[in-house]
Amino acid sequence: MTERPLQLFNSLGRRLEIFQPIDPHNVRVYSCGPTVYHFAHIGNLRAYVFTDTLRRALTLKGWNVTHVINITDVGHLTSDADEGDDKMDLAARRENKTIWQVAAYYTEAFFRDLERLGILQPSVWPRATDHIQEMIDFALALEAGGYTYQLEDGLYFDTAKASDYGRLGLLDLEGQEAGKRVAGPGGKRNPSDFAIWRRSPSDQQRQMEWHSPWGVGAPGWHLECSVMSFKYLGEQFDIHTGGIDHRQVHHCNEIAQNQGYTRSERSGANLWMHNEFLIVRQAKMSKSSGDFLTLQSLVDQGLHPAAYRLFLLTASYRSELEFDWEAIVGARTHLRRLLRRVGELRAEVPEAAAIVHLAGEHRASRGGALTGLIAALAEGLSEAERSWVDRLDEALSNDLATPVALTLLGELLFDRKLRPEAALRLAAVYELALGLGLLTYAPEDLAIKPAGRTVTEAEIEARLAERQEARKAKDFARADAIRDALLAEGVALRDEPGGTAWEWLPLPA
Ligand SMILES: Nc1ncnc2c1ncn2[C@@H]1O[C@H](COP(=O)(O)OP(=O)(O)OP(=O)(O)O)[C@@H](O)[C@H]1O
Ligand SMILES: [Zn+2]
Repeated sequence: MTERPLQLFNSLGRRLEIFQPIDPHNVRVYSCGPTVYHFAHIGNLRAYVFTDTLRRALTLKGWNVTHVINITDVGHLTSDADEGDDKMDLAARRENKTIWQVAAYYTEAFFRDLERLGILQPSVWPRATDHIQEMIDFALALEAGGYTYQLEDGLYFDTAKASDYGRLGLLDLEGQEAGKRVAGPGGKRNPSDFAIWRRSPSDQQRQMEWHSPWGVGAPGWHLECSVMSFKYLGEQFDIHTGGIDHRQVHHCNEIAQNQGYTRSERSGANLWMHNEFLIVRQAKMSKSSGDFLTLQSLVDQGLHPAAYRLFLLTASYRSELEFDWEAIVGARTHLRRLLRRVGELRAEVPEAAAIVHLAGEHRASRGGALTGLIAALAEGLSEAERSWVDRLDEALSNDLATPVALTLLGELLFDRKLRPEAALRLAAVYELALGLGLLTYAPEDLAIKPAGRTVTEAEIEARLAERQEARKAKDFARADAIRDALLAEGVALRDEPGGTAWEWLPLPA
């Protein structure tokens, strides 16, 4: 959009840095993907709204982006630190299916969630199980470099061999740092050592296992991300993303492997970026705990995915965000207001159809720079009108400040001094950054009837008419009683100038 530098927060060093891609024309981004043993919860989805925002910002700033999100269908144990069972194995037992069926089912469900959230397709979706041979080759290279040792149950990475192990996580590796070796569980040389290959127990056959120089077994989880990121993006790429939990273990381990493989100090990615957690009642939302909300459970409560996306964008990706039904209903009201205004503009502006059509072209760009599209959308805007594009750029360039971008969008849409055509063109540019569906949805699309409600719309309308009668007759007690009864059934009334509007409210158990 402009020459303004893009500042991003690098977890490696914990500071804002001016982003400069290795290849000036193409930014390479790897995002740790979902472990497909269950539906993604809305906390997991925060991680992908964040990577989508990053990718949109990069393309708006004029770069092409190659974005890789992997699918973890093997190797992720119930504890990130290599203990417990494979999450996929457990799920197959829970659901009485094969691991392959579980993986296929939840991968599809994940794709559907991303689509509903307006998250753009990455360039590649590699699956861990399609890269077993490459993982074995990578592990052989680590072994040849002297970074590994074998135990009864598999091949381990010796973290004492990586010169700065744990720097990303600011880990305090007492004992190891002092040069003393502290044995880890199961005979590990150091507590932070991790499995590269887990040998199957001799008396068990696993559903997913492969032959390797270290016996029949399965790769460790950390190995897959090193292998797939290098394969698709090269041995030094630009940005690696994941949730904040990955900063302590998974990404430290990836870095150690990358350094071992390349026999260098390079971590593999120039920037390591992490989104903070979505929390519920002060705890991280967690799939493993079994008690979590999915995108579908929000829809079942009548909340549109775009309202959830807007809720996420009201916070910086680096702030912890507390899930709250009221806040999401608030986000829906916010989005409805924006959609109404965009609807008015579309009705007013003769060129609206052409502008909307043009804005839709970004979908075909597959990660290509959006410079040309922004120029086309901003065609005919005065300098003052264009300044709104510059303000968006300023917000995004400041470590993806989506809350600021949202505020600006609200201001410009309701700025009565702006020509309607200019406002619509600018809304289309903001949509490229925010992905809220501003030009796709109508306000009515946000009115989703929650699952399991028996009251019909006709009944609600009848009760509204009754309430209207009561008010005319100055029977306010009766009018209030009707309103309260509706509220108890999850129907909220809003008295507006043209009459009374109503909306579904969530009624979570
Ligand atoms: N509560 C959360 N808020 C934001 N991001 C999260 C949250 N929980 C997990 N993530 C991120 O979601 C992404 C996908 O994670 P993954 O599918 O591996 O989940 P998981 O670790 O198996 O699930 P969980 O930790 O919930 O049991 C990762 O980048 C992870 O860091
Ligand atoms: Zn990963």
